[in-house]
Amino acid sequence: MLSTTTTPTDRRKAFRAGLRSDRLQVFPGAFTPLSIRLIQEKGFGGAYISGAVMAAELGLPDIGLTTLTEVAQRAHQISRMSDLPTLVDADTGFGEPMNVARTVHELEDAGVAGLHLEDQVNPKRCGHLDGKAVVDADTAIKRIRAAVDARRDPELVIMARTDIRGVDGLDAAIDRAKALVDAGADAIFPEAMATLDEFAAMRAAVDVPILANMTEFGKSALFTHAQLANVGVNMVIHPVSLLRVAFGAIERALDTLAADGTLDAEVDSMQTRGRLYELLDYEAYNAFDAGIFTYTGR
Ligand SMILES: C[C@](O)(C(=O)O)[C@H](CC(=O)O)C(=O)O
Ligand SMILES: [Mg+2]
Repeated sequence: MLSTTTTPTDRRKAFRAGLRSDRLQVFPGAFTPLSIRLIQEKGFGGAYISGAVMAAELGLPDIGLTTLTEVAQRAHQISRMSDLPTLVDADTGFGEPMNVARTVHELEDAGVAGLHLEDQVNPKRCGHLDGKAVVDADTAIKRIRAAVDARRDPELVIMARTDIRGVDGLDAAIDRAKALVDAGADAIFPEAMATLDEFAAMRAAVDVPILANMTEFGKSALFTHAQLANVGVNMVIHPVSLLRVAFGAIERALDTLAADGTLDAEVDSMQTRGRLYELLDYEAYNAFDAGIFTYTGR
């Protein structure tokens, strides 16, 4: 009821424990605070908060137009609605190293368990598009050092994402990842890896957990959890998937409504009012104040 039953530090510890375990950590993208309730109920180990989704929800492309304030607020709204650890996309950190430090404080205050910072130049692109550019190693290292030094809760996970694979190839990605680990990154997000062998090579090269991004319509094939676990990947995100699923359904429903003049044909595929109320834990609010809960339908 109302919000999480845990503290941010508890969730950060749980995230670290999951990353250290030999089980693949599966984080679907929670595109709303309500969706993280469902992700928790379905037994996933955590949830991802995507920058691409944040931008898309605002009707914007994912090219660094969202602000730190918007991202921190959304990260807070989502992180506070479950007991799951959340990993938030902090893009390029919203500026120079001092801005990165401020970003870490804001996101820490928002209650996330971890955040990732990438080495793209601004304005950034979706990691699975062509035409990306990355900053030099020195600049990328400074971003991670600034983040690590700024962290007040030592349990907060600072993950370094490198986009260099799509620009200069796998060897460059491995060199960059090693440098980012030396700079203090707790984990590595190698973006747009092409094959399982590339994940295996990254796994062998660094001694911190690595993440696989299974975003649809991107550069990586959609490997299964078993395939990723087999090559030693520690964590997988499905960042935009739930938004894509929801908007696929929304578009079909709008077509039906326009054609039929009624949504009758869609009702069977809708979440029922009863199921929604279950997710909201309506009944707990009733126990708190018996005057509130009056709904008895399906
Ligand atoms: C992971 C990602 O950074 C995101 O913002 O969710 C995106 C996902 C996408 O655009 O498909 C990315 O891979 O750059
Ligand atoms: Mg992103």
